[in-house]
Parts: sequence; structure tokens; C-alpha cells
Amino acid sequence: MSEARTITTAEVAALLRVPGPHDDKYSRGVVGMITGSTRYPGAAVLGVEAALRTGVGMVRYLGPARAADLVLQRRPEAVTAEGRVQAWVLGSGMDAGAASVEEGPDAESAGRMRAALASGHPLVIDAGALDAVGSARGPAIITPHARELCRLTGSDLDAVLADPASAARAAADQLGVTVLLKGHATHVVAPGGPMLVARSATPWLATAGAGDALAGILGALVATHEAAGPVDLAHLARLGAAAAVVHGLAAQRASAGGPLTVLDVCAAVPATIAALLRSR
Ligand SMILES: NC(=O)C1=CN([C@@H]2O[C@H](COP(=O)(O)OP(=O)(O)OC[C@H]3O[C@@H](n4cnc5c(N)ncnc54)[C@H](O)[C@@H]3O)[C@@H](O)[C@H]2O)[C@@H](O)CC1
Ligand SMILES: Nc1ncnc2c1ncn2[C@@H]1O[C@H](COP(=O)(O)OP(=O)(O)O)[C@@H](O)[C@H]1O
Repeated sequence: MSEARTITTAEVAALLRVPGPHDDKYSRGVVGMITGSTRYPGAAVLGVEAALRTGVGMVRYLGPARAADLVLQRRPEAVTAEGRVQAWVLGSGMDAGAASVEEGPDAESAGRMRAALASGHPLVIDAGALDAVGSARGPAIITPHARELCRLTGSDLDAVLADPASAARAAADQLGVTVLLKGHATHVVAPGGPMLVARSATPWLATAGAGDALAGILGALVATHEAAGPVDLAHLARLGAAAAVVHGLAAQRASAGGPLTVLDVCAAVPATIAALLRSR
């Protein structure tokens, strides 16, 4: 078994960047999101909502037209034009192989995804972008669930579920990226680094779209840190664990012991962050 340590709320609070009087939308960080597809446009809405609720200077949304329309209906503050970006979120709400699509309504966002992978900026790689991890030039954190991890590494599902910490560590070493393995407990590890575990989630969070929101929270945290100086794989591991704790605590707030929707979780993120900041 791989040794694992639960990240504390004090550590998470210390990782939250608070804007100061001299900040502007660019110095706070811009997260670029190429998420959602013609088939799964809702994932784009959830990720953008989560990123904005986490606090970031700008969300630049560059997915397919149908998803962009829905994002703008929900969040007119999202910017859908190309421009400066400090960190990317790729692949939520896309089918495997999304970066290789060359025809149809999702081809333009596939091209943008290939450019983001080659940009050297930090990357949050989710769902349909996972199989493109080998083309990531910048530091990357991948966010698979157990079955996605198996698809990526060829490991056995029962073995991953029995020892997620070892599976996450082996994947990080094999792929040379930081791995955030989702589940009731979420395991996060950089190649050769310490294993961090987030244990704040409630089982009510096991609902479609919850992972899309996690990717948005994480993308916002990465962009706000990258705006202050380059993040590396070890830094991405701490931010990944922090994002999972914020996600889980927001879910506890949204649930209050009962069912939740993913937009409820997103709506609970600002109060969750405010409570963490009061505790530091
Ligand atoms: N509103 C939306 O637009 C939504 C879009 N979604 C997108 O839908 C696409 C497909 O996602 P799926 O994860 O369903 O597809 P997958 O094809 O990756 O998963 C389907 C298979 O994986 C298994 N599986 C799922 N979660 C697991 C876990 N935690 N442990 C072990 N096995 C697990 C399922 O039993 C099933 O056999 C993704 O791009 C995703 O981002 C989902 O996020 C749901 C919401
Ligand atoms: N039993 C559970 N208890 C707590 N959290 C869970 C549980 N099952 C899943 N989650 C969380 O819910 C999210 C599901 O993400 P994912 O599998 O990508 O689903 P989707 O693709 O539908 O968004 C992850 O953040 C995961 O950690």
C-alpha cells in the first residue's frame, strides 16, 4: 500500500488566493475552458459555473457553439473570444478521442484543444481529453474516475478500487503527470511526490456532472496560482487536493443531509471558501 495523508482544511485555506486592492481581472488569473460537446453541452455550463464561483479573474470558454450558447445564457460574464489564458481545463463532457476530432461541429474545439495541449500552460485534463495526455507540454493534472484510470493505464478495475492510492501513484509515475483519482476519497499525487487524500465528500455527490464541477474549481485555483508564478507538478497536486476538499465541503453544505444538484454544489462554493478563509 502507498502511504497517504489527508490534507487538512488549514492547508486548503492557505492555498486560496485572495484578491488585493492592486489586482485586476488578468492579475487574478484567466482560466481557459475547452469543455462540453454537442453531445454533452451541460458539462460546459457546470464547469464554467464552478470556476466562476471559485473566484477567478476571467473564464474564457472556447468549446463548441451549442455549448457556448448555453454557457452564455447562464453566465454572460464568460468570455467566448480567444485571448490570454493562464491555465486550461480540457475534456469534461467530451467523448474519448475528443482532441482528434477533425470533422463536424466539435472539430474547431478539438483544434483549440490541441493548441492548448502544446501551449506549455498548466493543464487540467478530464474525461474526453485524458487520452491526449501524452501531448501535454505544460505541467498537467489528470482527473479520472477509477474506470477512466484503468482505460488510461491498462490496470484492472478491482485492483484500482482495492488500493486507489497505489493505483494513482503508479499512474503518475507511468504518465509523468499529477494524478487526481476521484472517488468517495480522492487521491492526489505528483510523480515521486507525497500522496494527498481529500475526504470531505458526501456520497450524495455521486451524481452526474459532479466531476465537471470539480474540474472547474480546480481550473480556477490553478489559474489564480499560475498568475502569481509558474506552477509545477507538486504544486498541482496540492491544488488538486484543495479543489477536491472545496468541492466536498460545498457538497456537504448543498446537501445538508439530503440530495443535491450540481448547481447547488456550485452555489455553495463561495460560502465554503469564505468559511475556509475565516479559519486561517
Ligand atoms: N450534464 C452533462 O453534460 C454531463 C456530462 N458528462 C460527461 O459524459 C461523458 C461520459 O462520462 P462517464 O463517466 O459516464 O462515461 P464513461 O464512459 O467514462 O463511464 C462509463 C462507465 O464507467 C463506469 N464508471 C463511471 N464512474 C465510475 C467510477 N467512479 N468508478 C468505476 N467505474 C465508473 C460506469 O459504470 C460505466 O461502465 C464525460 O465526458 C462526462 O464529462 C457527465 O459528467 C455527466 C453529466
Ligand atoms: N460515493 C461517493 N462519495 C463521495 N463522492 C463521490 C462518490 N462517488 C463519486 N464522488 C465524487 O463525484 C464526482 C464524480 O465525478 P465523475 O465520475 O467525473 O462524474 P461525472 O462525469 O458525471 O461528472 C467526483 O468528484 C467524485 O469524487
